[in-house]
Amino acid sequence: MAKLQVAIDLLTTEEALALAAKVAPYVDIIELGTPLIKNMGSTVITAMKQAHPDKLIFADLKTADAGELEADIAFKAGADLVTVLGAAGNATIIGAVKAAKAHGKGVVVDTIGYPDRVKRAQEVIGLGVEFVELHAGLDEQWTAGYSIQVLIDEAARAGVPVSVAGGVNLDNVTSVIRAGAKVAVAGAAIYGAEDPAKAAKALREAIDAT
Ligand SMILES: O=C([C@H](O)CO)[C@H](O)[C@H](O)COP(=O)(O)O
Repeated sequence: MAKLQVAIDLLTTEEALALAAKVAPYVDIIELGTPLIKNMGSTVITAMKQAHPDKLIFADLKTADAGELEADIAFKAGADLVTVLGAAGNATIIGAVKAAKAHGKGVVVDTIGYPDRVKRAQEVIGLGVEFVELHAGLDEQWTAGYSIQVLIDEAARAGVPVSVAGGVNLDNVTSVIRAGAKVAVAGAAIYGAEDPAKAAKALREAIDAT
């Protein structure tokens, strides 16, 4: 069964906990967005894991260097999964995987900004990562002509375990899952909704029905 990951791109621990409390019944993975972690530090990871010990806590570190060191900080704080940039060198990914193995946790490679996301996904999966995120970040989404269809097409041809992030919503989540994504990541579609719980529930039901 495919998983639903809520990406919390809010800026304070208080706001993040309030959102997570509303949507937790419908999601498998709670992602602490990069801006949130930069604003609050690793304390937000600890607070979220304490509040939701039954959920996978995903620290979107987007590590570019010092993979083992940065991953270790997040795992010690309570993260279950951390991200390393696909644009980073293999040594950085391997370092983060080493930390993950030491803690019994996992690494996700984020292909944001990488020219050929599928090629990089196929390269890094052999390094011991859990899955690869085919990701169009917020700036790419706000670029004229952007369509999530490019990620859906990439997921269909990746041939390795992937998640999709970059404007997932109720209109496209079925296509995302049908393309083979094992995780659908939804940020604005949930935290930007008038009723986040209702939005998360609808996404959950759409995934489960696919
Ligand atoms: O990872 C993200 C971005 O880089 C900012 O941290 C987003 O959480 C990710 O793109 C998912 O959010 P939506 O595109 O709003 O669904």
